[in-house]
Amino acid sequence: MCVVNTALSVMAYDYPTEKLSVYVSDDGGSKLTLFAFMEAARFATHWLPYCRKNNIVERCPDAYFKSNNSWFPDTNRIKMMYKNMRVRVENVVQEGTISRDYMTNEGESEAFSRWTDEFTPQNHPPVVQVLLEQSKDKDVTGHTMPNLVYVSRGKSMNLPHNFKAGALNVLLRVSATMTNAPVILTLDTDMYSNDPRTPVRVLCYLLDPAMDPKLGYIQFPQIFHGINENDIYGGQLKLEFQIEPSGMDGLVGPSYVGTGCFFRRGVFFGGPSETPELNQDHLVNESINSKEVLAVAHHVADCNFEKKTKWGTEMGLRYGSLVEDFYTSYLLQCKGWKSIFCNPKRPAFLGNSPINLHSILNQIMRWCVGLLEVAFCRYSPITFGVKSINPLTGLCYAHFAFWPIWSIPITIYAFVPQLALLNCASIFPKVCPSKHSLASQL
Ligand SMILES: O=c1ccn([C@@H]2O[C@H](COP(=O)(O)OP(=O)(O)O[C@H]3O[C@H](CO)[C@@H](O)[C@H](O)[C@H]3O)[C@@H](O)[C@H]2O)c(=O)[nH]1
Ligand SMILES: [Mn+2]
Repeated sequence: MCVVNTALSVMAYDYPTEKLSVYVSDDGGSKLTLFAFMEAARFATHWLPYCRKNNIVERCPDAYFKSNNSWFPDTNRIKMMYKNMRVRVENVVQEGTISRDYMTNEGESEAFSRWTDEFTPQNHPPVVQVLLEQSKDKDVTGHTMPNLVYVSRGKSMNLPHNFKAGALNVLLRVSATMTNAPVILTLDTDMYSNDPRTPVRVLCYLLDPAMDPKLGYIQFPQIFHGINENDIYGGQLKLEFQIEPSGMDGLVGPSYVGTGCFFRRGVFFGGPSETPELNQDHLVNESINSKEVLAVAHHVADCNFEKKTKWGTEMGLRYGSLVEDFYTSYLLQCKGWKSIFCNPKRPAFLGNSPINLHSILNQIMRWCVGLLEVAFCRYSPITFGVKSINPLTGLCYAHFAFWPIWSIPITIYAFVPQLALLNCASIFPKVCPSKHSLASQL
């Protein structure tokens, strides 16, 4: 349900719906996720007009119903619908399969028929399913709905899937073939939009004629909710996600942190592409549910598509590091792209952070491996970055990339004093009067 809330919160953006498309990546390749989104698409036809009519600010349904918000005549009805949707999704997840009673039309059962016996999360053909289409689907008041597209990229055991970077690159390509909007927001499943006016705020930067044309992306901070009361594991990560990006904003801009970031599409698509549908000026005139458009979308979502292309090296999110966000933005800035850190009073996005020791250690370990991959690659910030961006930004990136090395002195410091105490040895030099006076003189 978390991912459904993420999608609903951005579908309900205070922005013309005919210009909004939401692409959901299901890297687990589960038909249960597709089912949840079919339910979400139906619920959205009630939720969007409700938010618009009552000027709701909290547009993530779960957060809205949890907070004691103002009451409107149709609040109870919508709340009931949300609960029903939740129960249906939870039932299906518990049963692990979707029985016929849950399918409302032929189109739906046809979509699920793609999950054949050979279909496994690690090995399956791509699935692109249009759940809502602007030109056809209307909400209950007759207003256009935004596009909602489910994407599960093709996977093969014999080919590298490149983790999140690979998943995002498929979304970049599928969206290019279907709608090709010039501005893209990437949002993780564990976050949701907390402010419906965010796209307008972003456009103020992107459309400002005085703005540097090399402005590539606008990053919002990751702000977490639901952290343990005393935040014993420092899960807010204020330094990494709020303070340090503000500092980098004074140079050429902050790094990308994987979520809550609006990009110019051009940043990811280098020069002209061999696939005409992936060019920046490609205009989609047909229905996104037409056979031709879907065929191209499936083609670019296939696991073989990237072979012998520049995806992951010069196009899209860059491969080679587990922190694809950090690595990609670093290389983009080396190419001259600039960024902006936008930290409004009301957080634009809210998210979850790990709250138990096991998942925190797992996350930190992944980050450390990813950062060291950048620190010791041929484009290391300390050698390549300081020359390519500017010395200060290069040092900022180096500061992050070499951050895992701190674990060595910290571990030593955690043990040496105790060992010294047990062995009655002194770890600090004895104070020698002559040196002491010298030091005080200095
Ligand atoms: O093979 C993968 C792995 C992850 N994801 C998605 O990546 C997102 C982030 O994953 P999560 O498990 O939440 O990782 P975190 O440790 O919380 O991620 C932080 O660190 C990552 C690496 O730097 C960034 O990409 C994230 O945005 C940032 O929140 C989720 O939406 C996942 O669905 C994939 O699609 N495919
Ligand atoms: Mn996360």
